[in-house]
Amino acid sequence: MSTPLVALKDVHVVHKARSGGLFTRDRVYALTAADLTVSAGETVGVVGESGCGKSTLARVLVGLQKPTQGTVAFGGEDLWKLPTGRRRIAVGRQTGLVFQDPSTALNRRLPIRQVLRDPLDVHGVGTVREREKRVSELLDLVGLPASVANVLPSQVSGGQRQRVAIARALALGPKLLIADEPTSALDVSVRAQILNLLLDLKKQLNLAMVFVSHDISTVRRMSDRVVTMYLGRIVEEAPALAVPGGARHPYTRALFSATPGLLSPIDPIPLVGPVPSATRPPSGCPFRTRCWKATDVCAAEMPSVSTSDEDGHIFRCHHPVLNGATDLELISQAQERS
Ligand SMILES: Nc1ncnc2c1ncn2[C@@H]1O[C@H](COP(=O)(O)OP(=O)(O)OP(=O)(O)O)[C@@H](O)[C@H]1O
Repeated sequence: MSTPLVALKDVHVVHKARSGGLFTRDRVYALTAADLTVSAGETVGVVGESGCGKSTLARVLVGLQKPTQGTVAFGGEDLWKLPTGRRRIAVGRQTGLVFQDPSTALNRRLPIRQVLRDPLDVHGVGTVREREKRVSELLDLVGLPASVANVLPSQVSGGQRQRVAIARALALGPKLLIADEPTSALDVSVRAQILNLLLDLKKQLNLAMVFVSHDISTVRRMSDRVVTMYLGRIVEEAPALAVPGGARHPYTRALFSATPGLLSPIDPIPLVGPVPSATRPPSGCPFRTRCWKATDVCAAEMPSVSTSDEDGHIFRCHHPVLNGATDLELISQAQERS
């Protein structure tokens, strides 16, 4: 098997909590014991409710967030053991990051030509002439006319700005693109165009992609594998085609059951109660306080990793959902108790 582009092993990210702008004694468990690999050409989708650690995971994958514990390996090399300069070069050349809002991600005072040249200048790529040529190639790659090079990011539409942000992320020819909510700040009318562009680029450049979004049906459409996060933990990792019907973790089931527009909808499973605080995650399985299947063992210990028949399908649950089961009675009992 070839070495993955990036591999996380037992990665934890713990922040100091803040209140009214000041640090408190509490700790925020943003990411806990994350294991994940991303290989060449594959797209890994990340889903979960707000605050479950999706962006933290994305930031760890592009070396923007140092783990409190655990290792992040790029092509087998431990990223955080590299000297700062080499780490920046490794991250800059191997990964590209596309954020939610291109208006804030791009320097507004620079013409688009310079926005795209910036990473090439910083990394000292080629001659000035070659950099100019690369700028033209990048505009072409993302479907923008050459004339756009001379205007400011604020002078193009939101969809075009996101195309510029994607071009910038691809400037150094990375193998891995991290797209963190890449369409949520865009008009509905241009979202599909940006998603199609990402799919085309993935094919054309054999890019690996990590696609983070609240829009679960889009994640499923874009991805080969779907990672479900809950309270900082990866609770399930499944082939996209197995989700939602073959999902084994109750949380993945519940999350997808609330999603309109899926090809094979499943029975609705309401998520009861709020997500617990990331400063005081429940003992054992983090989802147990909202799970209709929870028993004493769920409070006592974090489930270890189980594998399903499906290739690469893993989950952490003491009472996984069986294929085809709906648990409707248990769900309605849990609702009555809450
Ligand atoms: N710098 C920080 N300091 C303190 N807490 C943080 C920091 N960054 C993130 N957090 C907390 O870590 C947890 C995970 O945050 P993260 O942004 O990764 O979640 P998310 O799933 O991306 O959320 P959303 O979907 O709303 O963007 C949250 O509880 C968040 O408040």
